[in-house]
Amino acid sequence: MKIFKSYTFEAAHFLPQMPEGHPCRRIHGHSWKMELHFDGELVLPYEWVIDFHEIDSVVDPIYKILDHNFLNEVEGLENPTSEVISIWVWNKIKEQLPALCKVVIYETPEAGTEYVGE
Ligand SMILES: Nc1nc2c(c(=O)[nH]1)N=C([C@H](O)[C@H](O)COP(=O)(O)OP(=O)(O)OP(=O)(O)O)CN2
Ligand SMILES: [Zn+2]
Repeated sequence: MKIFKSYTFEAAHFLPQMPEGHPCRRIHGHSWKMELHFDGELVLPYEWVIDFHEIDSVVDPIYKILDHNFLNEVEGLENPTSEVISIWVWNKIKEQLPALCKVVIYETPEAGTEYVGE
């Protein structure tokens, strides 16, 4: 059984590897969407994979780092592409919630990444 939980956060970034004058080299912001997907058996007697509230309690400190922040100043996000952010989120969550099977980051409604741990 697969379940998911999604979160939105507002954050600014720029991509330091882009050449001078490139729009992504300038500081700009996005309304990011983060989806966390989990794969596991139904746990009895609850008949759920993981309590959504348990997911929230693990995500909360990570969300607080991301939301209304300047991502380039976060340790590990010095080059905050969607790809880097999805790996960063995975590494923060996987140990605490081993059923995590996919992190999806939407940088815009039309563009983003999926990371499945490799
Ligand atoms: N593979 C990636 N490509 C790009 C990333 C990224 O993280 N991974 N990031 C950017 C920029 O951050 C840019 O802000 C996002 O680009 P884009 O999706 O093009 O967003 P726009 O708001 O510029 O959308 P338009 O439809 O082009 O106006 C770039 N590439
Ligand atoms: Zn951007």
